[in-house]
Amino acid sequence: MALRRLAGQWRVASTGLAAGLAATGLGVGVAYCEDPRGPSFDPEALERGAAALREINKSPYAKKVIELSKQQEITKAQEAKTKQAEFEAYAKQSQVDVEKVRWEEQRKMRQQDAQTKAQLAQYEDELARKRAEFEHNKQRERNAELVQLQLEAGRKQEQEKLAIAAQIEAERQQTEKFKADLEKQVQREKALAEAEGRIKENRENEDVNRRQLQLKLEEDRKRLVEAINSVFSNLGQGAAALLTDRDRLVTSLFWVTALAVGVYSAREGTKVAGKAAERWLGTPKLVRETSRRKFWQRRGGPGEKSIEEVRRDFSDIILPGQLHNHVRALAAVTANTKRHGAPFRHMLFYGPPGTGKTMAAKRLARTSGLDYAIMSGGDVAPLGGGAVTQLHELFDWAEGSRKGLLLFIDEADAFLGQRGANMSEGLRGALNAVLFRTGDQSRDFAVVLATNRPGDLDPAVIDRMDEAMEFDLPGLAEREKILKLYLDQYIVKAGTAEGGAGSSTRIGVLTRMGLFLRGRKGSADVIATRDIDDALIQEAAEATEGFSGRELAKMVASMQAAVYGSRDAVFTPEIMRSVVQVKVREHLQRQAFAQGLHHRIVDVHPNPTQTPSTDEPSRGQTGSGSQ
Ligand SMILES: Nc1ncnc2c1ncn2[C@@H]1O[C@H](COP(=O)(O)OP(=O)(O)OP(=O)(O)O)[C@@H](O)[C@H]1O
Repeated sequence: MALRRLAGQWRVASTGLAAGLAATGLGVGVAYCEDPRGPSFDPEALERGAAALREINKSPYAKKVIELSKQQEITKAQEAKTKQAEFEAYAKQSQVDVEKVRWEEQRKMRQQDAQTKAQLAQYEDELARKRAEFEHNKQRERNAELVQLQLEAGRKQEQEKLAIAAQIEAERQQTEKFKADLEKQVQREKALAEAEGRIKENRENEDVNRRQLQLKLEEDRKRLVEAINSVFSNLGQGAAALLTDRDRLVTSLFWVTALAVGVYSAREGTKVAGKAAERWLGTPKLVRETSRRKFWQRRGGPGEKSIEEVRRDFSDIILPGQLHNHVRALAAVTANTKRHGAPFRHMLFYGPPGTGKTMAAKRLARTSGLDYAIMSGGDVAPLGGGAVTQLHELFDWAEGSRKGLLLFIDEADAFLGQRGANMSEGLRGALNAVLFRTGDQSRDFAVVLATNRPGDLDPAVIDRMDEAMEFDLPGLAEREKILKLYLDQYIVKAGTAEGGAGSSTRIGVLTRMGLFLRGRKGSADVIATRDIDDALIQEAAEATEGFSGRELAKMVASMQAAVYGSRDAVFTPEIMRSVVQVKVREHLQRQAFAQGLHHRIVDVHPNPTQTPSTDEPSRGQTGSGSQ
């Protein structure tokens, strides 16, 4: 009891002391009066505390009370610490929760962001697609307009061309008519003058002529009467003698019969001999072109050729180096073959059209001193069953050649294709005839087959070929050389007597001068050239990739025609470029047709006078047509 009271007093004392101290030292929280002028010191609490202390001091349990009180305070302090720890743990947990919530919020935000971005991208994509579609439609419209414009331009040019052609035709007809009228008038006047002269002459000699005519008629009459008289008297005497003499009658009958038989045999014999002669001396029907002359036209054979001559012979055939050397070497080999009486070698030339196969074969024959004959495989099929006879005639004729003959068979695949069930009897016979005649090595003829499709040939035919050479489309360097060759022939030498091979180097020299003017007074066909140089020729060669030698030759011939069609007949870079442009378009169109793409390539000619529609060279062309 006493302890409890002491404890109560201790509490009072400690509270009072604390309040008093607080009021004196820090003085705001515990002891303050409610004076509106501010906090003031309250001594009562301190006094109460002091009184309580005094009372405690007096008690015998004072120490214990203090100990107890200390214990209580420690316990409280520990409780407070525990609470603080709990509170801190709670605070940390709350912090973790807050972090969790914040992280969750951020995740949601990010998700939302991503979603928004995806929507935005989709929207932008949609917009881009719509924009592209819009632009595409616009472009299509523009293209359609362009095509329309080009079509109209093409139509206009066609009309202009037609109008010019019609005008030229009308002028030509007018000139022709004028010429014909003039000729008619001259003829009439000439005839009139002649008739008048004759009439005058007759009139003057009328008496003399009449007398001469009368005399002649009188003489003729007398001769006739005498002849009739003598024939009848002879016949009468002969008939009387025959009828009286039996032997003479029999002999006469014998001779008359012998005469009739003789006449008949002579007639038939001549026919047979003619046929035989034609067979040996004439040219077989299958031969389209030959250098072999009839026997009465033959002169001495060509002498041996020097290397320089052989090189010159081949200088206008532009082939890649290796092939060129091969063909030249073959020419030399063939020439030696004939000289030494060795068998000839048969050859196969294959490659795209217009790459110089025929040209090389002819040159090979010429250089090696052989005759040549050209036939086309396409001519065999229409002969049907007669093809075999014709082919045997051809080979007989070839064997009759004194110099040896190079038989060039163009389009060989047309009748020497692989044997199959659908091959006609005629073609099968023709193939067999060729196989039979070429089965053994020949000392009289060499066969050169040319084809664009070597794969179609019968294996037995290929087996008979000793050499096979591929003639490919010309590369850039070859195209440049071919262009120079034909520019030299068709432009530089146009209208002059010069021409032929061996001059291709000249254009190089001339064009390096940059400006070359060539002109002969009085010769309308001579062409002047301006600013045509190597760079321009190279440009044309680059633009004409895929062209064959034939296409290039024709292109240059078109340039010549364009120059002649122009007002001042000067060959300029503009004319050259415009013709190249047109020819490249035509080439592409041909290729498209070949591939079955029948689309129209709109052709816009910058100047109708510079874009000749014909492929053939016009007046003044100096190239050799047979090549
Ligand atoms: N390599 C070339 N060098 C010079 N000119 C060439 C060349 N190739 C072709 N040509 C020109 O093309 C023309 C036709 O050539 P050629 O008749 O020799 O061709 P091809 O290969 O026999 O053609 P195809 O297979 O159509 O019969 C020649 O006359 C010549 O003008």
